[in-house]
Amino acid sequence: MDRAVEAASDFFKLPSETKQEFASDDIRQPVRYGTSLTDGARPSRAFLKHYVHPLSEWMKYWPEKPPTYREDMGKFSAEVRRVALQLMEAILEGLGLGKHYQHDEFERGLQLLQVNCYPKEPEGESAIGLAPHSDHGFLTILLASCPGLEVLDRSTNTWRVVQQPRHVLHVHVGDLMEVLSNGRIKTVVHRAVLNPGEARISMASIHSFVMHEKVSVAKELVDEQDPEKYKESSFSDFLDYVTSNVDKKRMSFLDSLRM
Ligand SMILES: O=C(O)CCC(=O)C(=O)O
Ligand SMILES: [Fe+2]
Repeated sequence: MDRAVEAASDFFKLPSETKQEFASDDIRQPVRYGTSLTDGARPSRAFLKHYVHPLSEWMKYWPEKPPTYREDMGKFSAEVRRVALQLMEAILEGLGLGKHYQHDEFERGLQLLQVNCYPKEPEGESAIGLAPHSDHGFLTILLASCPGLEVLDRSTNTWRVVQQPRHVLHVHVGDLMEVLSNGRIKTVVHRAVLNPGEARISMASIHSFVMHEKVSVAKELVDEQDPEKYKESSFSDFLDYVTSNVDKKRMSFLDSLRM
């Protein structure tokens, strides 16, 4: 974990020209670097997003600088994937679907890594690093170098600060889990705030099915009292939605799937 955080941090310290080689507006690129402005004029976040699984297919596109990046991030990602698959089996079992439910689809599923670098919070300003959202996949496993994550408490509609002890991974449920479980497990709305004391690195590993594989409500969880609540969709449908001109502030991708 430490080596992965260090590799990420070293990447963001590279000269701007080196990082810009990965800049693209095309969200289907296998590796993408960018910065975002949330409310001020200064960027509140820099990110590097890339595909991870299978490593043999994607690692060749990853940054070669810092020289530790591929090896350290590759090891971290493979371990995180193992954790995600095990957790997924336990959740499927808990839903009464059996731990091998859609086993092959999960095994060959997509893993995306979103590496974020947030600046230190400017003095006297309170700033949002990453605006409220839910993640697309079934599960997100997140590692961060210091606090900054907040989750929305649905019962009170208030933000809760999430502690960040060293070497603790957070697990979020994403939109696809809500779909598959027919709404029994709800996606987690979260955001990142800037930390006044220090700059922050976070790495979110997102797990879903391959590009064109549809995720639908488990038929076992549908009956007369509990009709199917969501339409099926694939990761590709999600990318199409994100690049469409629908007003995404008013309707999230998950909202667009509700029946
Ligand atoms: O930086 C964080 O704590 C959250 C990151 C996140 O939500 C994401 O990358 O999707
Ligand atoms: Fe997220």
